[in-house]
Amino acid sequence: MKQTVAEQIHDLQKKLTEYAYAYYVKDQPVVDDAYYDQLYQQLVALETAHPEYQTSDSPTQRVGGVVRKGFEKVVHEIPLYSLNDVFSKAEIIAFDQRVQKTLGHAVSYICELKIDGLSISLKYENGRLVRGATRGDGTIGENITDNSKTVKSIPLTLTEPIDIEVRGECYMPKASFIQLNQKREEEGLDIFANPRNAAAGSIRQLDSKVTASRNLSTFLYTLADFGPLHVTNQAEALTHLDDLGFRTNQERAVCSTIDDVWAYIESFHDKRSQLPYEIDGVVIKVNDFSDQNQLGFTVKAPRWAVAYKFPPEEAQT
Ligand SMILES: NC(=O)c1cnc(N)c2cc(Br)sc12
Repeated sequence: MKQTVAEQIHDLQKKLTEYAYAYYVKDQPVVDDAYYDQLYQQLVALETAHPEYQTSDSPTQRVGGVVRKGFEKVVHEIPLYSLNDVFSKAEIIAFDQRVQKTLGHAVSYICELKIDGLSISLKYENGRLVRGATRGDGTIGENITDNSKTVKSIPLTLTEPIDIEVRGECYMPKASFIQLNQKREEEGLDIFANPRNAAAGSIRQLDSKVTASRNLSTFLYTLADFGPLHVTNQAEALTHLDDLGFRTNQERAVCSTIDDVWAYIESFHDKRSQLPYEIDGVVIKVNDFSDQNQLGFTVKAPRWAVAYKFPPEEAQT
């Protein structure tokens, strides 16, 4: 039986959302670009002819159209923390000894790559993206909701209709950075010094069409407001982020000893230049959340995590 217009639109929205998830979140394209674009144009035509069926979470609603004079301020109810940096194995051992002394027992750590981008916070209500914000000073950030919607790896709708807030890094892949600077050089524009500056300049664009053109991506890594989720450790939290539809970094590893942590760090000293995104270190966190709560925070940073920093990579070619 012939589909109604509403059914056709819903079917296209569902297909395009699934295809975009596979491509931008899982890095596993299921259709080629030409077929995706063909369906996308069909959906734009149908939604334009029948706006009553256009929903705010349709894939067509990501494209920037807003040009702002500035960014509204956002207060982070749950402040974004910063990390204490360490630069040697000896400092990591000292960190582990402080942790064990405070807790009175040994712990497992989770190692995650430290992405060289711009920290963002994403707020969802009933599973819908309602706010995107920059870190700012950790307490006051900028409202970049329009620009966040143009970042294809940021889900407009989660797989569960829940209220949560998550944090992560918005970054520009190395290949996109090189392409962007080549284009800017041809146009006689200043080039960006590194992918981090390019990502920051792109997500903080007043014209969200420009943001949409910059091929930004994300890795989410913190459940700030867990909402209804019951999670006991960071490894589980990352699995929940995956299940909800977020893009997380798959290089993470749970390590039961500092020697395993150091082996992970050394392995990425070598692999770092092969990654399609820039990293500036490894974040080492106590994995268990009850241990994290017991360790708490200093004025600016958690006592349950440190950032091991790599030496700066050679200059951008
Ligand atoms: N995986 C993580 O926790 C992580 C990754 N990349 C980063 N730039 C940061 C910064 C903080 Br603060 S945490 C973190």
